Amino acid sequence: MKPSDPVIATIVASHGRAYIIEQADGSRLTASARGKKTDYACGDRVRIKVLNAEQAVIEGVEPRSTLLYRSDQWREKLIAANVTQLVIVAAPVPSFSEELIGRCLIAAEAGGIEPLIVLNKCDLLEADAARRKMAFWRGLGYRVLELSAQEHIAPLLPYLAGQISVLVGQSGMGKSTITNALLPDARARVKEISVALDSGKHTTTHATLYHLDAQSHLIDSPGLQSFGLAHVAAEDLPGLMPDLREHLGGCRFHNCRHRAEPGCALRAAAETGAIRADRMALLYRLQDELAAAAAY
Ligand SMILES: Nc1nc2c(ncn2[C@@H]2O[C@H](COP(=O)(O)OP(=O)(O)OP(=O)(O)O)[C@@H](O)[C@H]2O)c(=O)[nH]1
Ligand SMILES: [Zn+2]
Repeated sequence: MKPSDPVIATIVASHGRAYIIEQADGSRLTASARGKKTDYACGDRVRIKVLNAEQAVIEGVEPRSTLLYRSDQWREKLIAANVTQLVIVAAPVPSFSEELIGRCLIAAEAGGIEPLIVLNKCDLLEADAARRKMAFWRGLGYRVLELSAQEHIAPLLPYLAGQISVLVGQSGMGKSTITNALLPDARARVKEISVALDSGKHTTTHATLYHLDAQSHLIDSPGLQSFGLAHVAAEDLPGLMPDLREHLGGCRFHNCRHRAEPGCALRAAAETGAIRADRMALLYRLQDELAAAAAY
């Protein structure tokens, strides 16, 4: 290989415009993006030019198999690339939002990422009510794993094997507990990375990739509750919701938005209870959000 040939490395930490990359031999370098281009994400495979023993420049990104976005009100930021699995963490206490689970599942379906729902804190007495709620998602064909991360993390391990997983969930569901159980020295490593990237204080925009073993990886992003859907087309939404998908094709108009149109098969199904009211409400809310974002 000529010294000028590009080397491929993986982004294992991203923090604004600063990155830590890992080369095939496991060695790590800090890297910055050439020019103003900053749209790289943790998990990206990038072409780099090594500058010296500590630093490299990112020249470009290899094709991604998947891409997750973080969204604030109108903007989306890349958060993780090439993940194969989205682990949605819920718990009986504090109560979880079914809408958030619904949104995460749509994003996973849209991104071609396998979702896994983890109901954590199953040791609690309140777990029965949460279990009953989870029956709905199971009925739609999604995998639901009951866990008590504080007591026993082992049941989660086979689900992570061979995957690049990213954890999402509301505050207090137990994401940190899960991460710490899987990676006892994760906190120390985050600190190390912050020092290397000279970030000083922690911010909400960084993500870190950890190796569980040679084939299994976990991307952790503090504060990741949900992520962007703005790249999804509104007309694709019902096809990303299994309970709505089932009725597609039955509407009178091929471009039915399933709102006020006559002969809408989805609304008919909602009236008989075959589609839950909150699921139609989620469809409408997402349609409205996408329209508002497009108009912005
Ligand atoms: N009973 C029980 N409590 C748990 C379990 N896992 C986590 N907890 C508790 O739930 C609380 C929240 O856990 P965290 O791991 O901090 O939750 P988090 O999702 O990382 O929350 P944020 O840091 O706010 O995003 C803590 O008090 C944990 O001790 C569990 O399996 N069983
Ligand atoms: Zn319709």
